[in-house]
Amino acid sequence: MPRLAFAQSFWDGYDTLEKPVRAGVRKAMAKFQAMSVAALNADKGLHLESVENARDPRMRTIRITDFWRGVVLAPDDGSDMFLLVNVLPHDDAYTWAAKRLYSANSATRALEVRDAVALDELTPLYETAARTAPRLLFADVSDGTLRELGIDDQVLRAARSMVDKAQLEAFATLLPEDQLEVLQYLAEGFSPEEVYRDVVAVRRPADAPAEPVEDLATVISNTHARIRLVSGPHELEEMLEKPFAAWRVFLHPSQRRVAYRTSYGGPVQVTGGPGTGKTVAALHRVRHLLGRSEDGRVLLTTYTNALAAGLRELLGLLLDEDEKLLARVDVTTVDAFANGVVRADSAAVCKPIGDREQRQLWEKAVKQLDLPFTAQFLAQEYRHVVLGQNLRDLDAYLAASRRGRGSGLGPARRREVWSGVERFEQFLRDRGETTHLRVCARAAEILADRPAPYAHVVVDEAQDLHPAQWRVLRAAVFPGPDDLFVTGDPHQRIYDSRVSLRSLGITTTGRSFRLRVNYRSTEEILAWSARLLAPVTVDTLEGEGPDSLAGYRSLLHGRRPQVRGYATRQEETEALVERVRTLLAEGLAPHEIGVCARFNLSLDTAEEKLNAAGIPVLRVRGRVAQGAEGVRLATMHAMKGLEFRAVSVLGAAEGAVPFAREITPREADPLQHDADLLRERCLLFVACTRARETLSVTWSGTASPFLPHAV
Ligand SMILES: Nc1ncnc2c1ncn2[C@@H]1O[C@H](COP(=O)(O)OP(=O)(O)OP(=O)(O)O)[C@@H](O)[C@H]1O
Repeated sequence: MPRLAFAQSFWDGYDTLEKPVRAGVRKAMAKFQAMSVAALNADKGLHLESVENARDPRMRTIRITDFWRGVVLAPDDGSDMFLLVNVLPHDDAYTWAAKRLYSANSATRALEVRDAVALDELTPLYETAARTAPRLLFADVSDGTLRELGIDDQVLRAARSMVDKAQLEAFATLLPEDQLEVLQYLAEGFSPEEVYRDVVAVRRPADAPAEPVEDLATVISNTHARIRLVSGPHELEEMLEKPFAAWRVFLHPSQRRVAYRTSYGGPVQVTGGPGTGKTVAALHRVRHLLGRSEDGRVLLTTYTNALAAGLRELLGLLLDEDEKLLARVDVTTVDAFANGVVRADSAAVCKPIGDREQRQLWEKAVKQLDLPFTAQFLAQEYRHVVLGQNLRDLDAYLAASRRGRGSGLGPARRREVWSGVERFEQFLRDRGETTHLRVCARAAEILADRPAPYAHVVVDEAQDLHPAQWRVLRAAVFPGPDDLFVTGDPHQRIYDSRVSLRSLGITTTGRSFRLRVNYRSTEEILAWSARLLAPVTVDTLEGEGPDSLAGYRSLLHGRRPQVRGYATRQEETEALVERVRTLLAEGLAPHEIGVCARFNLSLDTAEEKLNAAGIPVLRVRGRVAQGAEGVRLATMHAMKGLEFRAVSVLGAAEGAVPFAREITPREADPLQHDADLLRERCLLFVACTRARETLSVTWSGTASPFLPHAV
C-alpha cells in the first residue's frame, strides 16, 4: 500500500472547504490507504491523472467532487509516498498544478515548492532594472555562500536581480520556502553564519549524507515543518474530522528545536516578539516533558486566570484530551499556585488585597507617621526594593542596594521608609489581609523546606513576573536539568517588574533562544506596531542589557492599520460602531472582533453604543464565558495574551496613553518616570499586536504622543 502525507498548503484551506468537498477528500484519501499504486492508477472514481504542461512531471490531479480536484505529488522514483498538496476548483487546480515545481533543498534537505512559471516571467523584468541600480540587495554575499545556504540556480538569478527588501517581498509567494527564509534573514543583515545556524542547521537532518538524496519519500520525511505523514486509517480519519490547528503539527524549526530538545542542562529562556509562537513552544515542551517519564509532574504557569483557562484548553487539544497525561500538569497562575501552597500549610490564611486598597493603606501610613514621602513612592519602594530583595528587617534594608531607583536615600530617610513599611504591614495584620507578593514570599519560604513538588516548571508570559514570584517558581522545582522552561517577551512588559534572573538563581546562559516569525498578525500590522517601540530600548528578560526585535517578521499580508483622530469622543464611538458593522458584514464573527481602551470607562460608552446598534458585546474581565458570542471589550491590560481577527484600539489620546496619573513626575524619580512611560508605551504595543488581520487605532482630541512617529 502507498504511504500518504499532507502538505501545509492543503491544510491552509481545508477548514474553509464545504462539507461535501471535505467528504470527497476523506473518500479519496481512504482509497490511497486501501489500494495498491496500480489499482489507484486504474481507479475510475479517483481519476488520478497527470497535468498537461506541468513544470513538475510528478504533478497529478484527483477527483474530489464534480467541481473540485485534489493536487497530488506522485512518486516517480519507485518510492511509494503520495503527497496531497492542495484542493481547488477544477480549473484552478490545473493552473495551480501546472506552474508549481517541487524540489529538495540542497542544504536543509526539505521539500520546497516554487511558482516556477511566475519566477521565470518576473526575474528578467527585475534584471533589466537591476543593471542600472546603484546597489543590489545581496551584493555582499557571494554565489558560493548563497549556494551553501541552499540557494539554487533559479532562485540565485532572482536574488541577483533584487535591489531592496520590497522586491524580495514581491517575490515572496513565488520562492521556495526555506530559500525565501534564508534570503529574508540575509536581507535583515544577519550574517551567513547566523543564517546557517538559525535556518539551515535547525532543519537539516542530523544524519544527512554529504550528497543530497532526492527520493521523494526521504525528502518528504525531512520536511517536518510543512508536511504531515499519516500512519494509518485511524489517524487519517481523526485528522480530517477535527478542525485543523496548524500549531499542533507544523512547528517552525526554531520552535521545534526549543520544544523538543531531549534535555537541557538547566533553565531555558525562549523570547520573541508578539505572536511568534512562544505559548505554542511552551505547550509542546510540556508534551515533550510528559513523555520523558511515567510520573514526573509539570507546573505550567501564565499571568492571568483567563490565560490559564485558555492554556488548559490548548493543552487538552495538544494531548488529545489524554486524562492520564493532563492529570500530571497543573496549569495556573503563579499567584494561585502560591496561594495553594500557603493554604495547605496553615488553616488561617489572609486575603490578598488589590493595588487600590494597598495605596489607601500607604496613604494612611504616610499620614499617621507624617512621612516625607508620597504613598506612591512608598508603594514602589516596597515593591521594588523590600519585596524585590526579600528584605526582612531594618538592618537588611539599610544595607540594601537600591539599584534602579532614581533618588538617593541616606540612613535617616531609610529609617523613615522602614517605619512606613512596618506600619503598612501592621495594618495588613490587623485587618487579616495580605498582598499577592507577600503570599508568594511566604510560599517560597514554605517550599524551601520541602522536596520540590514538580519535576519541571514551564512559565509563559514571564516578562511581568516579580522577583517574589520567581522565588516561588525557583523553589517549586529542584535545580538541575530541565527544571525551568521560560517564555516571554520583554517588549510586552506592562507591569512594573524588574528582575535579574541570575540573582534569583536562574541562569540561562547558553540556553537562550529567540523566535522571529510571527504567526498571528500581518506584516503591515507588525511593522506599524514595531515602530511604536522604535524610540526606546527594553531590557532583556533576564534583566541584563538591551533586547531587540531584529529579524522579527510575518509571512502574512493584509490591509494597513487605520490610524485616525476625531474631534469628539462621540464621533470616535460612532465610527467604531460603523467599523464593527462593516467587519460583521464582511463575515467576521462577533467574538473575532476585539475592542480595547486604556480605561474601563471608555469601554462603557462603547458598550452602550454597540448595544444600541444591536451588536452583541461581552466584557472581558478575568474569565470570559466560553462559547458566548459577542464583540470582546477589554482594557489594554486584559488584552495580554489574547488575539482577534480585528482589533480597535480606542482613546489613544494625550493624557490617556500614557495615563498621566500613572507616570511618576520626573522630579520625584527620573528612573521611575522613564520606566512608567516605557510601560505605557509597551501597553499600547501589546494592544495593537493582538490583531491578526485588521487594526484600527483612534482617539479624540490630541493624539497620544506615542503615535506621531508611527502615523
Ligand atoms: N507553528 C505554527 N503554525 C501555525 N500557527 C502557529 C504556529 N505557532 C504559533 N501559531 C499561532 O500563532 C498565534 C500566536 O501564537 P502564540 O500565542 O503561541 O504566540 P506568542 O509568542 O505566545 O504571542 P504573545 O507574546 O503575543 O502572547 C496563535 O494563533 C498560534 O496558534
